[in-house]
Amino acid sequence: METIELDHLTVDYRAVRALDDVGFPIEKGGITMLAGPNGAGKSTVIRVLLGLVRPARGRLVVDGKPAGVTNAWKERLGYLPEAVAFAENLSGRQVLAFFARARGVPKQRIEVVLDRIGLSEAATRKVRGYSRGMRQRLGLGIAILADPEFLILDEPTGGLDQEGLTVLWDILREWREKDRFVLLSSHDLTLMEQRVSRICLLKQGQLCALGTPEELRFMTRLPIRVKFQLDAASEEAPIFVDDVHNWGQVICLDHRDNHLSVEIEPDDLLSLMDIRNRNAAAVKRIRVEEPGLDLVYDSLLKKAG
Ligand SMILES: Nc1ncnc2c1ncn2[C@@H]1O[C@H](COP(=O)(O)OP(=O)(O)OP(=O)(O)O)[C@@H](O)[C@H]1O
Repeated sequence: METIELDHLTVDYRAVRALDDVGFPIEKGGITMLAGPNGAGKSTVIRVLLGLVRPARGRLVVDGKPAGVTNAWKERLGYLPEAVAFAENLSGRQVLAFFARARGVPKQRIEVVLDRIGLSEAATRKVRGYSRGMRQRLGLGIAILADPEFLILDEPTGGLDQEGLTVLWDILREWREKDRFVLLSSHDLTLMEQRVSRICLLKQGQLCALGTPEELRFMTRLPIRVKFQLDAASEEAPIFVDDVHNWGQVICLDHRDNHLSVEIEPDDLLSLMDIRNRNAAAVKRIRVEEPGLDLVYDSLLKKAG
């Protein structure tokens, strides 16, 4: 598979329009994230890909051609549902063995996956005694069992502790490195910011933004914060502080001891650096803080109305 695209999807659940003309590509070798508030339509996108709901309009397009959700398509998928549930009286290994049989996966793969999800030692314990994080890891194990070309993860961070998150990040890295497809939905923007390559932001069934985290940040034009550590011994330090004070483009300024923190429009960064360059000896260190993805998300949703 070289390309996967969702083309103008409209999905209705009786009177409820869950998706309204939503289309976007799922990046090969990247991680596409579905974001948006409750009820935005994230799970519905996933349900279309799994063949659980049929769109009223629009289609799945694979390698440039309209494609049905056939058995051959489903065999290419690995899926982690939002709420994982297992037969409680089976062990972790037995659960994986059950799914391995169903998917025709060789037995040896079960041990590889148990190791990958960090459950080798707990493999003989009944799922009944598993913690929420262990269950989530087992769900991830089922998703990667058949080494799928396309991994679909609905809220994968749910219940994971730091060790579980490391398992998840390793899996995501592996899928990127193998140049495969990953689509995940998450409410955890701060956690996901460094991991996802493209974000598809939905609101009330409509696509309200699509792009890399950087592109989305650029769209919002939210202020950035620049922090200067001043050199107290430099005669230029008070001149630099005065120059910034008098500059007129500052949204917010905080000057305490040897620290000057300035909030500005992103476009004003170069002018601020010019002021700094005129007083180069005044500054020991500079840090630019961009708004987090959570703020970008709030801003884009507000703009969408
Ligand atoms: N089986 C259903 N019958 C009727 N309406 C439904 C059904 N499933 C979802 N909906 C509605 O469709 C819309 C989209 O729901 P969906 O579950 O796709 O949202 P979501 O973004 O995944 O939400 P969440 O973040 O809460 O999981 C919502 O208005 C929801 O109430």
